Amino acid sequence: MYGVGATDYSVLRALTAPADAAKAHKDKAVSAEQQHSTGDAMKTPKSKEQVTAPPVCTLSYIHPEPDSPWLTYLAQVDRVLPHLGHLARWGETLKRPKRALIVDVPIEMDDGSVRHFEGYRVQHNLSRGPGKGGVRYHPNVTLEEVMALSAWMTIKNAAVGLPYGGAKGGIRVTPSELSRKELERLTRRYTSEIGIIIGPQQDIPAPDVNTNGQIMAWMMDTYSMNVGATATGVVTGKPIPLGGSLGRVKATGRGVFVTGSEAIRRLGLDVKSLRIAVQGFGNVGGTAAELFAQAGAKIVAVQDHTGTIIHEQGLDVAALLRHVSSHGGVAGFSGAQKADDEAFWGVRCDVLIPAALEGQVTAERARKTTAKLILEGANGPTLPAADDVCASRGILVVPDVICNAGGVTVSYFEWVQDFSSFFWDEDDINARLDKILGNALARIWDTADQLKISLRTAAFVVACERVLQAREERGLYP
Ligand SMILES: NC(=O)C1=CN([C@@H]2O[C@H](COP(=O)(O)OP(=O)(O)OC[C@H]3O[C@@H](n4cnc5c(N)ncnc54)[C@H](O)[C@@H]3O)[C@@H](O)[C@H]2O)C=CC1
Ligand SMILES: O=C(O)CCC(=O)C(=O)O
Repeated sequence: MYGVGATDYSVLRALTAPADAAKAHKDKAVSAEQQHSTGDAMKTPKSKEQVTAPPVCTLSYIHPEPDSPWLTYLAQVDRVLPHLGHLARWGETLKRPKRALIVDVPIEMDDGSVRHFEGYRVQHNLSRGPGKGGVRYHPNVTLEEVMALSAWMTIKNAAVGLPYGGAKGGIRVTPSELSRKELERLTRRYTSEIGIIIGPQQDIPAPDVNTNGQIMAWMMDTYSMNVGATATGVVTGKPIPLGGSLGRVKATGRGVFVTGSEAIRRLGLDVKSLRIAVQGFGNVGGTAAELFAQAGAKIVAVQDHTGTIIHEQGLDVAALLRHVSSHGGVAGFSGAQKADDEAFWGVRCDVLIPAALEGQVTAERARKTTAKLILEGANGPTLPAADDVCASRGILVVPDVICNAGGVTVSYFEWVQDFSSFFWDEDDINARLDKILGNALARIWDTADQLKISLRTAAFVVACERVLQAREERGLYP
């Protein structure tokens, strides 16, 4: 499954190997360091990837703060443009969402009052197919965050070769403050409001932070009532009886495990000897931790919105999953020591899995971590300055747009199964998932080796070529 062509991985190995091995690779390591960039321009030469100017957002309707997800995305685009050849003339396309819908979502609360919530659906790019991407319920959701998340979906879907553009949605809400009935009203009203731009052939939502199969069921039902026919293909991540796919719930975490295992293999590491720290213990982080623990790794630290826990000898992940499911978070778990939140980043580990929110791996935290490998379960967890620190410290980053692509890949399977009304078994789904992710990662890794760039920029090269090629071939005029 992980079979790949003969590739020179010695540069990456040298960047992550102990000092003596790195010395043996001195020449290559020096050249790689030049290519792989660093945050400290005084000590090391500028890399091909390092952009001299901070990214500029030319859109009048958002005013991003420094380190905002949209600026992170723009910085990533600036790093790929020099590698796009003639397609770079279409580069501005990547820096603007095609369509952004802001909706007012009024609902009647259980006490009879009326509250209004801000909702969004952004379609960043539709050149390669319908929009595809999740829906987030979180109090910090903003237009520009959803723009960034939708743009990463464009890149992710193209990097994996799925026939989709990129989209994302969200509501600015603290869902834990709503009753189940209020949550249902919120979801149904939001679905009706964005109903003018979603549809099985237009844009297909799915779960993201704080949304799940039940929310997808309400979305599917609302959309279906509005169009007058059952439209299972309008959302993915649905419960199985409503046209959901086996394997979707665990697919994102499984993808982190599959791509992470391949990176571990290429680095010459043994999973059984690895210590792993995981931030975010929800759908993605919980599943990734479970699979790595089953493979023999020690999960030594977990952080979520309720706190940080550490266990030097390795946590009992199955027990922690049960605790989180009954208590809503890791806080209070009896099988570990409670720790200070910032201590999480300095915990002794080999692999770090950020699987919570954007912007968590700052330059300072990248300097602090002992990890050799970062597996991005979350979208946009690493700031560009932290990417530079990782490169200069020899920390390999498997970027979000391939690492967490397992979820949307099985969403694609769900959509295909819904259209054909023919459902596959779970072994079939997992085998197809592993193959697609393995092939996509191999292509990205080859590109990184050839161009001497990071895996993130390589993933962007593969994806942006596909997106802009489609843009060019379709042309601009009706
Ligand atoms: N659900 C999916 O299929 C996919 C999710 N992702 C990304 O993975 C990440 C996690 O998503 P899910 O696991 O689905 O969400 P979830 O809602 O199941 O879990 C989120 C986790 O993050 C933790 N968290 C929230 N705020 C935090 C904070 N300030 N500090 C530490 N932990 C915090 C929560 O406690 C929870 O454990 C997000 O970035 C999401 O966009 C990416 C691809 C697909
Ligand atoms: O399953 C999907 O369609 C999208 C999942 C998602 O939101 C993501 O990959 O970030």
